[in-house]
Amino acid sequence: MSSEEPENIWKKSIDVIRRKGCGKGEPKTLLEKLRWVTLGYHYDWNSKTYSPDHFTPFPEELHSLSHKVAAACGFPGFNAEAGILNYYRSDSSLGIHIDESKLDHTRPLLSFSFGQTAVFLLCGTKREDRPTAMFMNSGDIMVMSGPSRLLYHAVPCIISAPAGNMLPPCLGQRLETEAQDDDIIQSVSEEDWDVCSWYMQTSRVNVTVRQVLASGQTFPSSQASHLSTDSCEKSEKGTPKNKKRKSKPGYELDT
Ligand SMILES: O=C(O)CCC(=O)C(=O)O
Ligand SMILES: [Fe+2]
Repeated sequence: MSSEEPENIWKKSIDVIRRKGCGKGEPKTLLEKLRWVTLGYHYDWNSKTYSPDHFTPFPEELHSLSHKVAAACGFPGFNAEAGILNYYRSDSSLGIHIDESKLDHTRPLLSFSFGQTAVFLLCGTKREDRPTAMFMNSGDIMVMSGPSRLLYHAVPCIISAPAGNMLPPCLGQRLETEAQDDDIIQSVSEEDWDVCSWYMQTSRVNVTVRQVLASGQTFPSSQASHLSTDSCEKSEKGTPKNKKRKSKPGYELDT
């Protein structure tokens, strides 16, 4: 595990990126090493639980977007309570797993993808079931609900776009419109956008949003909800396969 502190990853990375342009051979910044972040009820990769004691407010904009998307898909009243952001570099993958919860499965799991394309394998209720492979492109939203909520799935590889064609048009340029108070999308400075755009040319960001508790449900008094994710493995080329995700911070070891 890296000894670097995970706070202020953006601030600690952007100056370095702007200065050196992250050429080959340069030490990686925290932003480039980042592999995942948890939101809301933070998932503990070691105990495989969510805890009411390990919670930070869920981002308002993502909550609102998730509520709207879920409602449009026939799930009114969706309450986004936990999120996992997965940051994929060109050699990243995510091992086969199921997003299982002992608390509530009736609510959908929403998945938003940005940047480079991934191959997504949707398997069955058993990990050895024959998978269906699909591309997950930038801007795609996947809703896992009903029986599909508990299917095994994996991301075996990222398919990086050829140079010169690395970003879809909507990610290639900064939004210049004046943001309204109730806008989900807020404006960003040109300098920050340059770094985002540079990062997304070689990365994929996936955000999964989950409702942890059914309406009216509370965490069991024994505490931990014992939500368990079965074998959530993430590996990089050159690291051992089946390496499990550790608890925060969300970096992979440099190999
Ligand atoms: O990156 C993806 O598309 C899938 C992410 C995922 O399965 C998860 O975070 O549980
Ligand atoms: Fe998953």
